[in-house]
Amino acid sequence: MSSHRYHQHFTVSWDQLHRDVRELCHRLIERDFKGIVAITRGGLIPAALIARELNVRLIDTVCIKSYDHMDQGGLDVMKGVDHDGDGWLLVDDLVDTGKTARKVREMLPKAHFVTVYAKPEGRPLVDQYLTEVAQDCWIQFPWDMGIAYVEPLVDQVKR
Ligand SMILES: O=P(O)(O)OC[C@H]1O[C@H](OP(=O)(O)OP(=O)(O)O)[C@H](O)[C@@H]1O
Ligand code: HPA
Ligand SMILES: [Mg+2]
Repeated sequence: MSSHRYHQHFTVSWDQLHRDVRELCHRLIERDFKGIVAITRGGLIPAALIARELNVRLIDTVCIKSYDHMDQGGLDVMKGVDHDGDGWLLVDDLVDTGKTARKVREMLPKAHFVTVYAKPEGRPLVDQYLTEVAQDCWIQFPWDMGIAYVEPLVDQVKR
């Protein structure tokens, strides 16, 4: 699968991400978790923010890689966990095709799986998510961006 499948961009600022994660936490507050398993690397920042809101101190990782920028390759699991996820909150930044989620679900079938963003193909694999995003939309996360100079419009258009 490649970058050809993406025709739109959805840019998420740090501020937006923080507000979205806090909103997701409102929907998790009634539950008690033994700990959080973050799916690296994208799940690490949401997991840290959720841990702060829900006062969770025990945090583990499943280390897995699927994409090189927009190009999806084979799944490479570098680290798992030694339990089935019972009582644990499993966190990733997003679910896209669901390939990563399917693999991690096999590893932790009893975990409560949440993502901040979800695309239609992957959505059925998670228990909860905050915002749905179109399948052909690439979510641009704040950790992949920087602040850059933008030329005045007259120079862009008239030069
Ligand atoms: O539903 P899928 O099509 O499997 O895509 C979703 C996964 O892809 C991204 O991770 P990536 O493999 O790019 O690694 P990263 O988290 O280290 O950026 C993202 O963080 C999800 O984990
Ligand atoms: O839309 C996306 N944005 C960032 N990383 C991703 N990994 C899979 N899909 C995406
Ligand atoms: Mg990831």
